[in-house]
Amino acid sequence: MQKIVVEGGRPLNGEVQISGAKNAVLPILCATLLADEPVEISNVPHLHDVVTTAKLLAGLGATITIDQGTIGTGSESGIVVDPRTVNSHIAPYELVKTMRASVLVLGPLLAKYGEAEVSLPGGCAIGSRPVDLHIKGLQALGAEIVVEHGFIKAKAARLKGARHVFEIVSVGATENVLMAATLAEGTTILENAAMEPEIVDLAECLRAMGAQIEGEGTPRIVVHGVERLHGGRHAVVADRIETGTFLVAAAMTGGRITARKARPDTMDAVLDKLREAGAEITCEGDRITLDMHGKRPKAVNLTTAPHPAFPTDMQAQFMAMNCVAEGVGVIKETIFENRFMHVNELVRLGADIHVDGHSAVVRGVEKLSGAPVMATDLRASASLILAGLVAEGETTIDRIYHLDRGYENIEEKLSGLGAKIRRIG
Ligand SMILES: CC(=O)N[C@H]1[C@@H](OP(=O)(O)OP(=O)(O)OC[C@H]2O[C@@H](n3ccc(=O)[nH]c3=O)[C@H](O)[C@@H]2O)O[C@H](CO)[C@@H](O)[C@@H]1O
Ligand SMILES: C=C(OP(=O)(O)O)C(=O)O
Repeated sequence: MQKIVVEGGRPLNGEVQISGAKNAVLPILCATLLADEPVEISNVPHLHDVVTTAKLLAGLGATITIDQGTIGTGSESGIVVDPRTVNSHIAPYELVKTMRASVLVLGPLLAKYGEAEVSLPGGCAIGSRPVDLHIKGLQALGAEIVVEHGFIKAKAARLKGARHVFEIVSVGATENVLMAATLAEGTTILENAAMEPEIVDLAECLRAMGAQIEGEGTPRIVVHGVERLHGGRHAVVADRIETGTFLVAAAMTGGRITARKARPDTMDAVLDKLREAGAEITCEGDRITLDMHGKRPKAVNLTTAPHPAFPTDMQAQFMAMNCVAEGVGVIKETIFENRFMHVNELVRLGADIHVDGHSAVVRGVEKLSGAPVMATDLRASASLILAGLVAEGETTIDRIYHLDRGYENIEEKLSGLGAKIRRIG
């Protein structure tokens, strides 16, 4: 099994190009199922989850063309999905269990073909992750849904627009119901919708395919259903979590980096916390420069919550920063019940962290010391790499397949910034 080895002690310096967002490209790929013609998606990151989604769509019969490196320059690539060949409406357990985003084919299949069978995604390391809100939202549009033998089985002659209030803010449920509503008869009003930039990006892609949507990025999304969606082109929004991960890496190492092709306007909460930690941050167009002027970061308190508040997907990385910061920081996780699995591994590197329910109290230490550690989930993996960048000696991170789900070429990108990091095995 592959591992990543990091040698700590070098401040990061230089420029890094940000990839398209994992959490935007996956729903967008699922949305292509709604169209009557090929849809071309560019700025697609090279990620394992993208490969899994392409396999899922191909398994449904869609024709997928992957166009690596020919759109634009650098690591960009494009995917063209031709949904005209779709001949199955079943998303099997084997694929859904490896990637929760697979559940996002439910809304599109149901709206376009009148039926869908999607395996229940089940729990995952960071928490239980139910899908009841997806089901309730689709039922509000008139779908008949039963859950049996581990599958969500949905049917509808044609979905009908309705007003639906989400009980709690859910990114995935908002995406599923938004996609389904584009082909429903009449108008759908979604209240208490998630406002994440990835939802805005999905809405922009749907609009490029002919959907009529207003209000994305606010808690009230209005969708006027149309008869059909045509083909279209869309470039995936920059990954704000990847951007944040590199900025935290620079802050922890006392470095100075510029993230290129980023979207600073999607990152207010993260940039504010980095400023609070003592970083000087300058945003110019799609470039974000962070300069620590060689200083040690100051510990920050934070609470994860739906956008525009602090994102749960940046919690582990900020925890790593607090481990070596000056002072004490309290981190509160409100989205997932079990998203502190990196704590024990950070403690193995010498961190001082005490977990009490949904809060972790992190006392900054002068230094961490390298050790073998194990990645438990995607952002936990990133936090261990960040800790390795400042730990004395070598940190070897096992189970990095989690990392490859969501970070494109992370070791090449960090090496380009001066880190000593390599993949072995
Ligand atoms: C609001 C939020 O920050 N969502 C995060 C969540 O999205 P993801 O779409 O995976 O999760 P949701 O936004 O749906 O979950 C938000 C909350 O709602 C609950 N829930 C969700 C669906 C459902 O049917 N029933 C239910 O009870 C979840 O358990 C959770 O406590 O994980 C992603 C991966 O880490 C992040 O990128 C998203 O930012
Ligand atoms: C946990 C994450 O992703 P997923 O919802 O695909 O598991 C993430 O992006 O941090």
